[in-house]
Amino acid sequence: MGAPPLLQLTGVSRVFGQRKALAKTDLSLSAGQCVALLGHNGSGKSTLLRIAAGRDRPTTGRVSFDGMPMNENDPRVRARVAVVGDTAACYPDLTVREHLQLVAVAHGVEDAEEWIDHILADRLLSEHARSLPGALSSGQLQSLLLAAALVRPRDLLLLDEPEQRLDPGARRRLAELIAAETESGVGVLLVTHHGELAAAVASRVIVLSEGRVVADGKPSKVLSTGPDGTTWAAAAERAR
Ligand SMILES: Nc1ncnc2c1ncn2[C@@H]1O[C@H](COP(=O)(O)OP(=O)(O)OP(=O)(O)O)[C@@H](O)[C@H]1O
Repeated sequence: MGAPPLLQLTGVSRVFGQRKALAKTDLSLSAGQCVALLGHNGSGKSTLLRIAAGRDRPTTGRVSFDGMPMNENDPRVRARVAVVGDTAACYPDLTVREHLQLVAVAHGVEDAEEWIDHILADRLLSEHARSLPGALSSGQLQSLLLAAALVRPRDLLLLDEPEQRLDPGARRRLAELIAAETESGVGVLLVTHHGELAAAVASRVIVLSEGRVVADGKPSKVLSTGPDGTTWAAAAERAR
């Protein structure tokens, strides 16, 4: 038998009260693969990503990471799964460098200072290393969240709209970063509103509408303009 997929969701759904946020969905992600999730606001993308991260439990179905049940309380899972969520979680009284030191120490990173210098330079944060989060621009804060995911080891990277607040140059560097991650064997699940970013980095694109998968395939197919001139976004709107 071959190795299990890095991440596997089987029959996963999520209901909040009366609201069906996610209909039964299957998803499989291999090491070194990037899958992008697109869809309008409220279509269920973050719900799916939170379940994939083990941060929320599905109403039905199961999630496994490298053959083990996905559970963020399991240290074996936490050591290998990095998440950049949709809310900025920072300590107001720790500098940019101190945030990265904290994450590096928690994950047992050796020679952390040199590595932190590298990550700060890579995310264009070197001159803000001594700044507190309150003194950062929103784009710089987003770069800090990405840097915190990069400073630690990972086999799976879960990104919820990482392009938020980034300017075009920073978005280009984000695309390069995701490409470098997959090249080094990391599996990436990317929630995004940016079709161009998805086309640049993903080998598979899934479009959600009202919690249902309405398109699934290669970016060239899913993100191309339809025969009637519509784009994926218009098709997803129509499916509502
Ligand atoms: N904790 C919750 N309690 C109740 N309803 C929720 C909860 N989380 C999400 N929902 C609902 O589930 C649906 C899907 O939300 P979700 O955040 O997954 O959408 P999304 O596709 O990520 O949207 P966006 O692009 O705006 O981030 C929405 O209708 C939302 O209101």
